[in-house]
Amino acid sequence: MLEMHERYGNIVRIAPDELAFSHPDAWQDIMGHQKGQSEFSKANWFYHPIDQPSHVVNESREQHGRLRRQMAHGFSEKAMREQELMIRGYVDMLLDRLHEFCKSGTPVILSDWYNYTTFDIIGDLAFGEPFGCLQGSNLDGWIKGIFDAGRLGIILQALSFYPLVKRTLLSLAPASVKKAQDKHKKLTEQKMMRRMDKEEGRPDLIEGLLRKREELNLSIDELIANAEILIIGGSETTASLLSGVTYLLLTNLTAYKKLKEEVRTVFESQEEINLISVNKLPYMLACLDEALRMYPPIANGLPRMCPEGGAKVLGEYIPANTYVSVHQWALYRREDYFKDPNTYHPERFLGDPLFADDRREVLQPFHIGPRNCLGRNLAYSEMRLILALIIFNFDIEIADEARDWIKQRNFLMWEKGPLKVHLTRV
Ligand code: HEM
Repeated sequence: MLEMHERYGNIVRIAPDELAFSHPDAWQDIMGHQKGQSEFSKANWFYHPIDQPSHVVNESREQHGRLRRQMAHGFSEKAMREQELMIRGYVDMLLDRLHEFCKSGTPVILSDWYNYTTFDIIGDLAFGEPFGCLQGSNLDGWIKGIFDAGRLGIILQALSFYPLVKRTLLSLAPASVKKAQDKHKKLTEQKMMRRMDKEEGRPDLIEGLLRKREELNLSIDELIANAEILIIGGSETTASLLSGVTYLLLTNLTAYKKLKEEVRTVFESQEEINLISVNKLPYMLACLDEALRMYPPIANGLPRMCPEGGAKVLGEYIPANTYVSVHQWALYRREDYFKDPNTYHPERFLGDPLFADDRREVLQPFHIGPRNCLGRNLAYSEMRLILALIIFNFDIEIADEARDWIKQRNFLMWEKGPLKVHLTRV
């Protein structure tokens, strides 16, 4: 995508009815609140590859608005303050486990441990119980089921362009696939039932929906679909970014040294580090933003469809039903928008005159508009808390075999290899 935009410009036709846009204004034109014209809907082939219960990410506009309003309670400042103790408990467990590696001198696959932590946190927030990943040092079978379904979903998205092949392949799926799906469904229903049995008013992300379940006319399958999308959207993304920022720091030692100095000067003990006090770390925030630019967790374009009557994007008339998208990774690597785009420079977010011409508004890793990320604040808080505590507790060195870690394939999410590091207690 980067090569194509560099060669053909800000708008590239990537299929007969699909356009890719690469310009700061494309965000507003495609995803922003639209005045006097209908919104771009989410592309059906991508968001509904098979007939399954809908959730907040792929619901139609009206029901989406209702779900989002209810779910927003769980993402408020107040809710986050109430969630902090729980989140901190899992982060402390992560630190304990990493200290054990330090004692034994064994290298650590930090990318796995970030995943275990964000999965346990989101499990508690979406289903009222962790997955036990930190305890068991592995991904629980239920999560593996979700990943397998995700990979299958991507194949089904591609097959949407060949409906006959898709129908045939689906009808030929072996009985074992169906059996695994049924088992997964049963486990998920049991999880949801246990959550529904818990006390009313639990400050988590699903409570808002449970409270208005009847009014919203939500079946158990729809509740589950929403909880599952929270798990996928709220764990792999944050864990990817934490792995990405760690890799970028360990391969850019000047930035890593500055960050260590900041964290260890601002705080004298780890008890001082919390969701509020991490605001005192501007360099760390710049490190995270620069990692979001170089390694955006959602790297590819998520397609929208041009509304009835067509619409203007970047001043061009786009006919109705054209698929359009913004491909983040390619956008953020363009020299037109960022100086020295392939090098990690947190300073570009701190007013360094060297980067005065950067178009920082290009960076929208959480998207904008009515369907932007609901979990943005939670994601930043989690990432800042975890990174600050890791930097405070450990000196980290990248293992030789992980030096090329960032060269990865991407299937909606990054195919992360093991980020192996050596930890030393500070
Ligand atoms: C670095 C971490 C994250 C990134 C980069 C990210 C990015 C995004 C993006 C790009 C979207 C728009 C998807 C679309 O247009 O189809 C989105 C939606 C969403 N995200 Fe995140 N996300 C992150 C973390 C989280 C977390 C921690 C949660 C909390 C559980 C979360 C919950 C959601 C929800 C509920 C939506 C759907 C919002 C709606 O449609 O109204 N995200 N996210």
